[in-house]
Parts: sequence; C-alpha cells; structure tokens
Amino acid sequence: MPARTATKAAPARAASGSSAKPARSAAAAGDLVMTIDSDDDVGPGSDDEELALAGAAADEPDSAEEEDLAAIKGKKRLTAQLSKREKIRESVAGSSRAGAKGKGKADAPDGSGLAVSRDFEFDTEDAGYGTGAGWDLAVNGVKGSRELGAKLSVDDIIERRRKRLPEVLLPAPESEDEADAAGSASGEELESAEEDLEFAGFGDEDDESDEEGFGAGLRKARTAPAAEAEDDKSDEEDEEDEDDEDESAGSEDESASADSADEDSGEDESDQETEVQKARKAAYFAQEPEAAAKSGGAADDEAPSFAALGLSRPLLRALGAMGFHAPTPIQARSIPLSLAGKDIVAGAVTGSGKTAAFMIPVLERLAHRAKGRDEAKTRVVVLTPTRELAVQCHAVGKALGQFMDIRFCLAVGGLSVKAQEAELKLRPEVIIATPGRLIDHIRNSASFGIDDVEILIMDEADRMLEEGFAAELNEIVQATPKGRQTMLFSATMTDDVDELVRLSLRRPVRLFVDPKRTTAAKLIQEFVRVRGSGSAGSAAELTAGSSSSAGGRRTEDEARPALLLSLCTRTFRHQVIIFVRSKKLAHQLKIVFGLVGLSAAELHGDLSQEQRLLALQNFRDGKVDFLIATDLASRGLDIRGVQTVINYDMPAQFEQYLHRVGRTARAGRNGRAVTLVGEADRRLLKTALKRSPASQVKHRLIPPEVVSSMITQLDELKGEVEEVMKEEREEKAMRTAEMELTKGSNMIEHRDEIMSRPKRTWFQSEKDKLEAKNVSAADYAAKVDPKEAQKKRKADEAPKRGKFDGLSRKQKRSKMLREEIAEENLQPMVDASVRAAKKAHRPRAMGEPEPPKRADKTKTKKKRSSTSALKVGKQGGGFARDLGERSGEARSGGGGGGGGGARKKAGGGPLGGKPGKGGARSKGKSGRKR
Ligand SMILES: Nc1ncnc2c1ncn2[C@@H]1O[C@H](COP(=O)(O)OP(=O)(O)OP(=O)(O)O)[C@@H](O)[C@H]1O
Repeated sequence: MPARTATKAAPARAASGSSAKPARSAAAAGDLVMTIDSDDDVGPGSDDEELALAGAAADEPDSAEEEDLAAIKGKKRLTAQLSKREKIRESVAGSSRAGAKGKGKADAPDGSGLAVSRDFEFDTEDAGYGTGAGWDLAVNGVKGSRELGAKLSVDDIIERRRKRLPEVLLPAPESEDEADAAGSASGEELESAEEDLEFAGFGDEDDESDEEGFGAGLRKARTAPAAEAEDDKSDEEDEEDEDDEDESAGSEDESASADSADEDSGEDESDQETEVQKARKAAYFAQEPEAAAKSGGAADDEAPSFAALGLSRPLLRALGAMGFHAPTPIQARSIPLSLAGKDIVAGAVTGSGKTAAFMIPVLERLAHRAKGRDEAKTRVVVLTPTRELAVQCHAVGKALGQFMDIRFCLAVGGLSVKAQEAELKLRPEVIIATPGRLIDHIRNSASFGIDDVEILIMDEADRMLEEGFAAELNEIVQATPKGRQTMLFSATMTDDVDELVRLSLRRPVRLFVDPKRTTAAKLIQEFVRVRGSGSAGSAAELTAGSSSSAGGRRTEDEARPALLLSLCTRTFRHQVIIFVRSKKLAHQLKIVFGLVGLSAAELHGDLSQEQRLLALQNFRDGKVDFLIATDLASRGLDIRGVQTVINYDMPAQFEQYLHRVGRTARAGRNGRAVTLVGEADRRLLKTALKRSPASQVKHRLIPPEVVSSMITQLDELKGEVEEVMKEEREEKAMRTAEMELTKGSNMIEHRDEIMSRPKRTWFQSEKDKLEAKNVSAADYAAKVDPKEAQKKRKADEAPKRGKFDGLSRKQKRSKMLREEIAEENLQPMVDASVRAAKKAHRPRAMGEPEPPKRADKTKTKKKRSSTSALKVGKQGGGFARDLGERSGEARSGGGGGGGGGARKKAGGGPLGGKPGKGGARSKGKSGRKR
C-alpha cells in the first residue's frame, strides 16, 4: 500500500488533464498514478481511451519494457514541445479568465406569494447549510487530488483567441420595462391562439406576427401523432449521442416514460386507467394511514413541525442549523411512514424537499441502532442515477447528521476506488452510490457487502427503473436482504405496478403529494418561437461549413444560437442553466459564449468527473454566469439562486421538461423557464400549456433585428469555433502522448506491483453496455411510436434463440469447452499442451534412436500404478495429460492467471452462490464478463 501512495506524485501532470482519458489510463494501471479514475465509466470510449487502456496491465512485460525504454528516449523531444505549450499557457494565465469573475451571486427573490402547497411555505431565510448550500468536495480524494489548470484548457485557448478577435457587438441589456413587455403574452392569450388558429401559421417564415402563430395549429397536431412520433424518434437518436454515462448501460439522458397518447389528449394518467389497472393498484399498494395523511402527526389545529414528528434532539438541532423550520408536505407525510418501516413510493414536485424526506427518517432510525464493535455495518444504501446527485445527497445527509455519530460513504464512479474501499472497510452506516460503482465494490472490495442493509432508497426512482439500469438494479436488489425497507422518490414517480414489481416491495404506501406532472408553484414558463424556413434536424452545428441556409433563408437551428445569445445578453444574464440535447452542442456553445465574452461552464458526460464537479462548483459560487448542460444535470440538482432555466431545445419527453425547469423555482422561490420552441416541439408545448395555470405561462418576443444581427455575428465566429476545436484536438493528442510516456515509465518502475494486482471484474462489458443502451432506445421508441411498440412486442414474443440451439451434441460440447477456456483464461495452457502434444507425435528424424529415458519413465510409472490418468497418457493423450498436469499446477501453485481454474474447481461459478468474504477480491470473477 505505501508503495502505491508513493508513486502518485510522479504523474500528477497526466492527472491534471481536462479529459477523462488520463483517468481511465490510470485506472487501468490500477490507480497507481491517480486518485481519480473512472472505472465504472466503461461505456464505449473514444480511441485514446482504448489506447490508454490497452497499455498498462495487459501488455507483455518484456516487450513493453523495451518499447517504453525507446519511448523514454524520445522524451526530450516531447519535453520541448510541452515547454512550448507551457509558455502559451503562461501567456494567457495572466489575463482575466472568462470564468474567474468571482462576483457574488444574487439570491433568487424570496417573495411571500404562493407556497408549494396550500398549507406550506418554505422558510428560505437560512436554508443554506454547510458551505453556503455548496458541496463538500473533500470526499474520497477529490480535493487536492490534481493540479488544476496545469494543462492548456479550452478556456485558455478561447481566451487567447478572443483577444485577437475584433470585439463582438452584443445587444445591450434590456431595461426592466422592456423585459416585462417582451414576456407579456399570457397563457390565456396562448390558449386562445390555440383555439383560433390553424397550424399553417406556425413556423411559416412569411408569417410576420409571432403572436398569431404561436401555439397555433394544435388541433391539427392532434390528428398527426404519427408524424410527431417520427420527430421524437429523431430526437431520441440525437439524444443517444449523449449516452455515455457512467452509472449504467444507459445514458444519463432521460428516457422517462412518455405516454404519447396521454400527452396528445392532455389527460391525466389516472383518467386513462382501466378498471383492471385500478384494481391491481388497489391490491398492490397499502392505504396511507390517516394520521400520516394529516401532516405528520400534528394535531388538527397545529401546524406540522419536526418536533411533532418525534425526531431526536441532534437531528432537530441540525434541521435548525440548516434553516429547515417546518417539514414540507412530502416530508410531513413520508417521515412518519418511513419511521414506521413502511415501503414508500413517493412523488412530489421538483424542489419540494424529497431528499430530506428520506434522509431525516433514516438518520432518526440510525440514531437508535445497536452500537458496539460488532454492530458496525452498512445499514442504508441510497442509489441515485448520477454522480452529481449522489454528491449532493451525500452533502445533505452529512449536514443533517452533523450532530450524530453516523458515517457516510460516497461511492460513485469517477472518484478514487481506493479511497472508497478504505472507507467501506470501516462499514459506514450509510452509503450513497451510483449503481455501477456500488456493484464494483460489492464484487471487488474486500469484505464489503450489502447483506446487512436494512433500508434501500432510490432517488429519481423512475429513472432508475428504466431499462438502462435494469440489470444493475436487479443485482443490487438481490444482494440486499428480502426484509429490507424500500423507499422510492421522484418528481415524476410512476405508480405502474408492472414497473415496480421487480423491486419486491412489501405492500408499499403510495404518496403523491402534488398532482402528477406539474411544475413548481412559482415557476413562470416562457416560450420563444423559433422561426426557420426548414429544420436542419437537431444536430445543430456551430462550426464553419455547417450552414444550411439556402438563398438567405435560415433554418431553425441557425436561429437558435442567435436567440439564445440574445436572451443571455439582453435579459437573463446571471445564474442561468441552459439545457441542450447533446454533448457536442454543449461544448460548441461554451466556446461561442467564451468567444463573445460571456462566462460559461459546460456540464456533460464527455468531461472527467472532476471537471463535472468543478463546473458545478464554479456555477454555484457565481464564478460563471451560465451553465450549459445536457440532461445529465436535469434531475435532482439543487443549486441555490438559479433564476432562469433556458431550454435551447425542447426535450423529448414532458417528464424531462419538468425536471429541467425544476432546477429553478425551488423551495418556494421564484424562477423562470424559457424554452425555444420549434416546429417539432409543438406536442410538448401543448402539454406544457395544458398542465400549467394560464397565469404562469408567457410568450416572449425578441426583436427580429436583434436576432438577425446576432446571426450575422455568429456566422463570422464559426471559423473561430472550429479553430478552437482544432487546437483542443492537438492539445489532446499531446496529452495522450504524454500519458503514454508516463504509463511506460510507471510500467518499468512498478511492473511487479501492477502485474500482481488482480483484475477487477466488471458488471458489464462494453458489449453488454451497448446492448443495454440499445434496449433502452428501443424501449423509448416503443413508448412514443405505436409502430415501434408493435415491433418490440413482436420481438419480445418471438421465441428466443438459445446459443446452443441447432447444434449437435458434439458441437455443443465443443462450444461449451471453448467458452470455458475463454472464461478461465486457459488459452495459454491449452496452447502449450497442443504444442507439447504435437511435439510428442512429431515423426522422428530417420535413424534417430528412441530417447531411452522417456520410455523407462513410462515403464516405471506403469509398474507403480495403473491409474486411469496414465491410461490416458498411454493412449497417446498428450493433450489431456499436459492439460491435467498444468491445471494441477495452477490449482496448487495458485499464481496469477491460474487462479481461475482453482476457483472453478471449488465451485465458485457465476451462479455459485455468494462468495466468501475473505476471498472478496476474486468474488464472482469466474464467469463474469470483462
Ligand atoms: N423543510 C424545509 N424547509 C426549508 N427548506 C427546505 C426544507 N426541506 C428542503 N428544503 C430545501 O429545499 C430545496 C430542495 O430540496 P430537494 O433538493 O430535496 O428537492 P427535491 O424535491 O428532491 O427536488 P428534485 O425533484 O428536483 O430532486 C433544498 O435547497 C433544500 O435545502
């Protein structure tokens, strides 16, 4: 262990990169060089990731050594290049960075109007806790783990290029009156537009009146669901581009269940339930006890309070310190049930305090746990779909438990496995995890298991129930005891019995505090119409050569960036989250923002975990005004002070829209969501209009001259955006080379240690992940497109072809043997045996005498015993004999690759029951896909 720590300093430079790639390489080298890795980020990687992975543990030591020595000889050349790069970096380091403004952030207006529910008002006086509602990033080796900014970042490149550009003329900020006038048309007007106008006006460039056409044509839209499903399909394809995610085979994009029929009719799900479904739900869910329904144990005339919920003193103290003076409705209703050990399926609007709703009772129950040396065990697991959400949950848990002796562990991908392993060894009471990393620990961390877990919680549970997480979730659920308590929370929670049934809940209580699929009470939703002469599809490009304007006519996708910049320079200039549909677009927009002098951070799955957390932290701290994010950030994130959410494009599902806009107007505060609506977004616009009170919906107008001036300026910037991206690519190539060098020298210096480490087993191979992702996509398509649904049904119903179907017994046996050989890594032994057998049967050179020794030995053996093994040998079974001997060696010697054979003999196959704790390193290794 000490040796590992000692080696970390050397390659710190590689660790400081902005890409996830160095981290990956380090993980492959067994965390030798980094405290950050991305091990459960085993989704399809880019080429250089593969390159990095290919080297460390897998290389043949001898040849690798020679190659690496040769590589080191070339180091001088590289060093010269690097110092050149350093000079460039230094030249820009002095300049003010776009992101280093360090100004204070304005708090969202508190206001005292509508509360989240009739009887509840958030007390927002002092709701910040810990580091000003920020996160404690000093978890599991994040803080100080890397030299930040030691490489040339995209910000440096942008800054340098920006200095050389002629100044971009941005529109002047609006006055307040102008801003009010711009967002003037109310929901009533929109509704009447919907009644009066036919679709023909929408999206027609010749239609001069924005207001007339806006929201129109919805009647026609109702008659064309198939066309809309097509739109959604292409949206989803684009969305798949986003799929990279760490935690599961699926993406971090939402694929929340969209019921297109429901959306088309605008009716509530429950209205469409058949009698059978209603009866099933009645049988499946337990009734909520009346006392809980009546606001958490408070007497009829009393306002609900935390004290009335019977919480213990340290918890009440922490709640006070965090500024939580009264429970929110979901807290008041769920805490008593949760304390009583009930399974819960809960839904409440975004920002209504669901995290504390499940954390508070958990901590209260833990306060009464048995204590003592033998009682230290992991009793609670909280699962979240994204790492950022887990970090946030961890921070809330720690803040709530600040006066208690409860230990938390954050187990998420992208952060140090080693640090987490060390924490897990101490058996923390609460683990907050993403599914992929949790499974990794269950399989690979010595003496860690979740068989003592008493409470399993899933935040954003509807997301966790999607296909992409299915296999991981099943494994986790099965690893926990049957008698556990399970609680599911989400703003868009499903109560579909079919979806819930696989979690083996025990008569759960259904708590839906707000009407399903609603937005926060103080959220104003604005819609901006995007005009274009035709849609270029959703994969908008902001680089040169991507212009799709024909004869001066603009597409929607060309109009979008101009509209966005107009909004961000004139009206919404601080604390704005901008949601986009793809990682690429997020990155391009970040560059554009940088080039025009706006401070923006990007957040998506192409960044390393550290970059992701840093982007969030910079945004939280007000160091940047804009956070350009994919749906990675759409769920759960609680960033205080976010005043505006801009949807650069409409998400594919309404649920996703709800989560995105739910990043503002949280905890009873005001907030505004502005959505750019193109022709393809009509269906969701209609749903949003139908589900929101008219007073909360507005139509925003942006003067056409502002937009066209912005379009012209953006046209001029396209080449520059491309140049920035080119420089980035070069920088990346340089880093890859640098990383290879580091890897090589590490390989030489620490070869023995690296080679002796057991390989980690992966829950899913690349192929599995891809398959799961495809299933996820098919599942989504089936939900929005009846044709796809039919296709999927047929595929599901079709008899599945087994892998041995149609094979003769002999072929089957040989296939099984091949698989076994591959699985147990016996190929080298088999090859050796084949070589030996061939050698044994090679005809001797003419005249060469029989080797007397061998003949004698056989004779002696034969005399001594007539075992069946020798009989095999005698029958000329050199192959069998050789294999037998070598397997025997492996079994007794037990080194490295031979271990697989040993385990197999011991009965530790893939389904061979729970592995013993002592052998956790090799748990389930045989039979697992890698
Ligand atoms: N009882 C309370 N009093 C005052 N503020 C509270 C209370 N409970 C939670 N909050 C605050 O409300 C905000 C939203 O809480 P939280 O993030 O748990 O919402 P959520 O319902 O999980 O939202 P989402 O659906 O978006 O995940 C947080 O800033 C939290 O500090």
